[in-house]
Amino acid sequence: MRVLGVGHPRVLDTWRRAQAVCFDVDCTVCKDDSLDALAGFLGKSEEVEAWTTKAMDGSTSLLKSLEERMRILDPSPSDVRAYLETAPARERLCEGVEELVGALHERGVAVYLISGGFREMAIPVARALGVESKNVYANRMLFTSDDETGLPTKFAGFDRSEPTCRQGGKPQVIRELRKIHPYETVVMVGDGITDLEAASEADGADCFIGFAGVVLRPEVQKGADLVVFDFGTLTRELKRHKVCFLGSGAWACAAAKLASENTSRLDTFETTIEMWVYEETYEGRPLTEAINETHVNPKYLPGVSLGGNVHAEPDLETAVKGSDLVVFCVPHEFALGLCNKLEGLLDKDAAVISLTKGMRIRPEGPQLISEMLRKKLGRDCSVLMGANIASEIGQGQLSEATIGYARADNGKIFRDLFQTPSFIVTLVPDVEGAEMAGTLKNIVAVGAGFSDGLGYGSNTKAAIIRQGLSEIKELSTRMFPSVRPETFLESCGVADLVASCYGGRNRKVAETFAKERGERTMEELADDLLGGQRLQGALTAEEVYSVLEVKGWVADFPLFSTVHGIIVGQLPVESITSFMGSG
Ligand SMILES: NC(=O)C1=CN([C@@H]2O[C@H](COP(=O)(O)OP(=O)(O)OC[C@H]3O[C@@H](n4cnc5c(N)ncnc54)[C@H](O)[C@@H]3O)[C@@H](O)[C@H]2O)C=CC1
Ligand SMILES: O=C(CO)COP(=O)(O)O
Repeated sequence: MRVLGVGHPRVLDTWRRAQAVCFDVDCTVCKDDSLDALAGFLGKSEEVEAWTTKAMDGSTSLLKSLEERMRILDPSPSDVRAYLETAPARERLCEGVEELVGALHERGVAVYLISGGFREMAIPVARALGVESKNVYANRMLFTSDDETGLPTKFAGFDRSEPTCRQGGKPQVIRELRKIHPYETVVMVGDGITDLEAASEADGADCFIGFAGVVLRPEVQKGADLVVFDFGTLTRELKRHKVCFLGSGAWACAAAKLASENTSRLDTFETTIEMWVYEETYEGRPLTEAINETHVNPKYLPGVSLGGNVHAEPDLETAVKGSDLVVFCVPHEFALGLCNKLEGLLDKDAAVISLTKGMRIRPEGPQLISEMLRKKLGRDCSVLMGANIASEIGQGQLSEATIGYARADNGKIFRDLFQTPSFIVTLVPDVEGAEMAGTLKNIVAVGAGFSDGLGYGSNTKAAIIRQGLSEIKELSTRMFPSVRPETFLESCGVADLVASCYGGRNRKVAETFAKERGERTMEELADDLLGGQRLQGALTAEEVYSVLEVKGWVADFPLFSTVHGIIVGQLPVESITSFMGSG
């Protein structure tokens, strides 16, 4: 398979899947061309470099250039030895190549050096990189030897049977390698026209990455699938993201189950997920101990296996250490406290995603959880919202979700982390719209629960949902004029509203509240009915009402205001339908 298109994401995908990577040596792995450097050492630079350039830009054949350069150089064995002593291989390496080769070896990728230069110069380079000499393909110098001592004395040409001495040599080496090893994907990295050839012939490399950190050759740039100017770019692409979950409630566990399926399956992630757990005692022992032993959170999501690769950790610092993808999922009343504890702990490259539905109320005005995380932690923060009742997702039922992102690259990484065949994720460039919808629907779900508790039917609930959607959209737009109207048609909008008004904890607790006509508070009922899980809607109704009051908007949001009035006992439960006909 040849991947086309400069910088195409498929090239990087091929790169990540490579089972063997073949590097050119001169001006790729090394900052210089070894024969030019030897020429400099022997004072013959000008003549030799002219022939090097001709070969690299394709204006003469490789064989002819090599013959001419060696004729001019005419090196004795002691010349070669003396040169190698003055130019230790490690000092000739391009920046970042050792780290790259190390990262490839760590992934179990075979690394080869295929050079149009000579083994005498390439072997020390391979040694410096930890590449075995059997993985070096290069030309071989021939020397006449002293009749008496048998020691090499004088240069006598080179071994023309080595494929690398002529055009088409590099693809030939790769073809032979593929006959011996069943590599599915082979990538060639180099700076010259002979490297480019490696990927242009059948059974050669699957993809050619041009390295322009030393020289940028227009012909090579034109033909390359991708051109990079430093090796760090390629090393970063190999990096496996390390995931940490902050929170271990019902949704955190269901979402961790989705993520654990993906981190076990995809090369882009480290398999193990750290999950920070707010430690408590469950049936006489630490909850983390129970989770790590059974892979199930028996208190918050019983009966659902998170996957053996999720490790529960009570210490926050240990849990986040080294993670570059941080999933924030605690009930919103704990968000600020946790965020404060996180300051200074996150990896400098970490990206955060919040699954928390709720907001923070401060004297200077409300703040979304994503904004709080972004500001306090100084990291990009996406949100994942949607019609996602945890227990259903835990059972593997089909669901959709929405990721609102500020940085598209992070949005995509998080989609890869969560999306499964039964959990379909859509990306929207609208963090505020998605998060406001996810937060405010909890108030509407409480209203729907009141309606159910009063014994009202589907038409009444549909009216509550309609009014709820309208108020969600209006308040979101007033608070964040940049929100996109179409966001409310995604899973985070209308779908979450419907799911939460028919299922979910807010509806359930509110139903009992209405049946009992407010005999027990919502908080007391939540404690009785939810087994430690937290109710978000009542607190959010109070928080939103405080915003409406400050802004003088109470009359514009009759459903939100009425739900709050009922919760605090200022209004009878029956007033839940008072918005109807008021428009
Ligand atoms: N459960 C669900 O179906 C869904 C929940 N969400 C949202 O996810 C967020 C998290 O909810 P769940 O995972 O369902 O949690 P939960 O309500 O099931 O569990 C409560 C969690 O709070 C933790 N906790 C208790 N005291 C704490 C403290 N002082 N500091 C930090 N954590 C503490 C408990 O350990 C437990 O993990 C909420 O904002 C919720 O609205 C979103 C979609 C679905
Ligand atoms: O957010 C949810 C579903 O998307 C869960 O809602 P509840 O908190 O009402 O269970």
